[in-house]
Amino acid sequence: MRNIYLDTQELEKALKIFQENILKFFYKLESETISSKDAFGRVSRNAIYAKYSSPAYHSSAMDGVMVKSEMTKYARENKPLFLKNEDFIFCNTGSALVKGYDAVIMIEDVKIEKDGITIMKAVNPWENIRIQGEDVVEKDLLFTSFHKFSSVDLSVLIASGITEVEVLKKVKLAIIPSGNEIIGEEDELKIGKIIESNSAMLISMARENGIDTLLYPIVKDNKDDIKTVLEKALNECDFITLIAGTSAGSKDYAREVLEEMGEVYAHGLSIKPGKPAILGKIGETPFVGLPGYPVSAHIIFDKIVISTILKKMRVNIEDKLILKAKLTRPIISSLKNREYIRIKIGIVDGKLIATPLDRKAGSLYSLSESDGYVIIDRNIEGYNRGDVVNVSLHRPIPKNVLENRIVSIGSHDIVLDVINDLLAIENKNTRLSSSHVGSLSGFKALSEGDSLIAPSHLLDKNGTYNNDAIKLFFKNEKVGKINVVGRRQGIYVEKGNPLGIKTIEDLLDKTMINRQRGAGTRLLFDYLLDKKNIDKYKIKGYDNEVTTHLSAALAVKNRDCDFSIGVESAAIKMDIDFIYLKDEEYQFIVKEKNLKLNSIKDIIEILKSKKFKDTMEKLGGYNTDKSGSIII
Ligand SMILES: Nc1nc2c(c(=O)[nH]1)N[C@H]1C(S)=C(S)[C@@H](COP(=O)(O)OP(=O)(O)OC[C@H]3O[C@@H](n4cnc5c(N)ncnc54)[C@H](O)[C@@H]3O)O[C@H]1N2
Ligand code: MOO
Repeated sequence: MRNIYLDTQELEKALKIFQENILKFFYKLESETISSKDAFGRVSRNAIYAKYSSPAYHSSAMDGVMVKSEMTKYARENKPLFLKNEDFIFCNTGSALVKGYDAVIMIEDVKIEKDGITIMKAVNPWENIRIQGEDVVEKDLLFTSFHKFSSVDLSVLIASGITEVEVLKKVKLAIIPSGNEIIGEEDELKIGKIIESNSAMLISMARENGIDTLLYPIVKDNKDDIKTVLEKALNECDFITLIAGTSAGSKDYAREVLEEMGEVYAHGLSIKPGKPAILGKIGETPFVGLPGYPVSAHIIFDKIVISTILKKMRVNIEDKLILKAKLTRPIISSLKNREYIRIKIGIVDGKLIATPLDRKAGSLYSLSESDGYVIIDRNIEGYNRGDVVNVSLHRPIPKNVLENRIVSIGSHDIVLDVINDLLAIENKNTRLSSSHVGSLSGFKALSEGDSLIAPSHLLDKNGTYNNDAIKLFFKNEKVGKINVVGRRQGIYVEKGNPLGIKTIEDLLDKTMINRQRGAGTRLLFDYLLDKKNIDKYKIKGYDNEVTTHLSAALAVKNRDCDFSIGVESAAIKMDIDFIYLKDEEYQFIVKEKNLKLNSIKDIIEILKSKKFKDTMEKLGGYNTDKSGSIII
């Protein structure tokens, strides 16, 4: 039977109903006693009081001599005072103060003589002494009940004589992956199969929050099998999550099984990704059905599973840091759901900018690349380009990471990955953060202050590169060009070229996949077609687009089309054939004032290095003679 969706509910409302129905889970507070050394991240059950004072006795705070301060009171710069051997005691930092002595003179302020020492100034009582209990006094309250121990706290415990602590037992969380198509990472990947990858992410998210997990084997889409594993998990765990099978497919059984074994409190939340989540309980054990798509699973796990478990552990859920940044692209959102849009942050000309990434719930890599989310609430239609939005960060971004991140918007080439890898190998902080929109849109972004560099390869009327576009986009501002590589552009065809394509004319009755509008490769192709008076719209698939050379080459390899266009290196990488059309220059366009930035200098250094030239040569199809030279 297919699930018919319940009306979706707001996340906060559903979470509230869920939590009100699992009070037994919240109130069951089991504890255990562990060594203080192992208490990092654990939560105290009761208040903890110091057993010893720290320091436990008066002690010297410096290396020097212990004295009776009274005896030193007449010492002056111009009237040094001599102390006999029996009037002082040499001591080290931490030495216990000997009865009768009340101050320490630092060794560098003492002149050692034959039968004693000379001092040049008086010391006050208790000077350079750490007084007993200065840090902690015996019986002081060190930590309240339900305190989460930090690394420093462990030293406080141990220094105060507390060798063992009573802490809350960790919650044991069951993670059950499900789905007939799901295979283990060791299994062979065939069409129709998906590698089980969600649990690795969920287990470490749990671990980061002090939650223990038990991972169960992948269960098939079969009610009896699901019930069997749930029974097992009920005996072994405190909280159960089942991955996938939450939506409306004919094999989505999570809801049905939960209805038969326990209670459903919510099915369907008004958020995206994460909509089909299921909240309920079996017996007294909370149950959450996580949608199978990785980004959806991530959001529901974070917002519902972890937040509920932390509430039981009495740990405050830290609010995410918010950065205000300017949107580089518009975002349109449906009024039905609250949307979580992944964002990459950058700095251009001192301003924070937010670039929206792929929105699909299955795009796991874009989640890993993102710095945070822009949350678009229900009843907001979205935001315009240039709007300042709140980006809720997954984790704080170090300032130097942000400052050394070069926002690059423009044409794509494998060389961008090579540069990034070499920057990492050379231990530079600089990194390229690239969006691939094609050369023309790259120019637009650079001119509007959305990026620091624009990788581009636009052929000029007179055969040079990028100068016409510079004139068009930068009337009042000086820009420079950094030569990156020379490339060979051509036609991608299946290995062995079974259709016997040799020239542009041969393409007329073939099907293609094109590069996106504004991509230099596409403009070059248009130019070559024009020169031969070929009507581009006669080529089947001319309007089907991909955004990178590698995706174009992959489309040919997978036989999604007869041919595509792009640079030779991608054809070599994908092991398909390549028919040469034209050489071209791939350059980084940079505003002249930014050429002096350290991050840009790092890039130029990499481009000029032997390692870079060697790497590009190995890839094939590139010319690095001019790499790293600047044209202004
Ligand atoms: N007719 C409708 N179809 C769908 C709806 C809907 O409202 N009506 N909702 C969509 C939304 S939104 C989501 S999110 C997904 C959630 O689906 P399920 O929870 O039922 O999960 P599956 O369909 O089984 O899987 C989705 C996707 O994720 C992959 N997957 C599953 N488990 C794992 C894992 N452990 N590791 C990696 N990848 C996993 C799975 O193979 C699928 O590709 O439903 C939409 N459909
Ligand atoms: O709600 Mo689903 O999680 O958008 O893809």
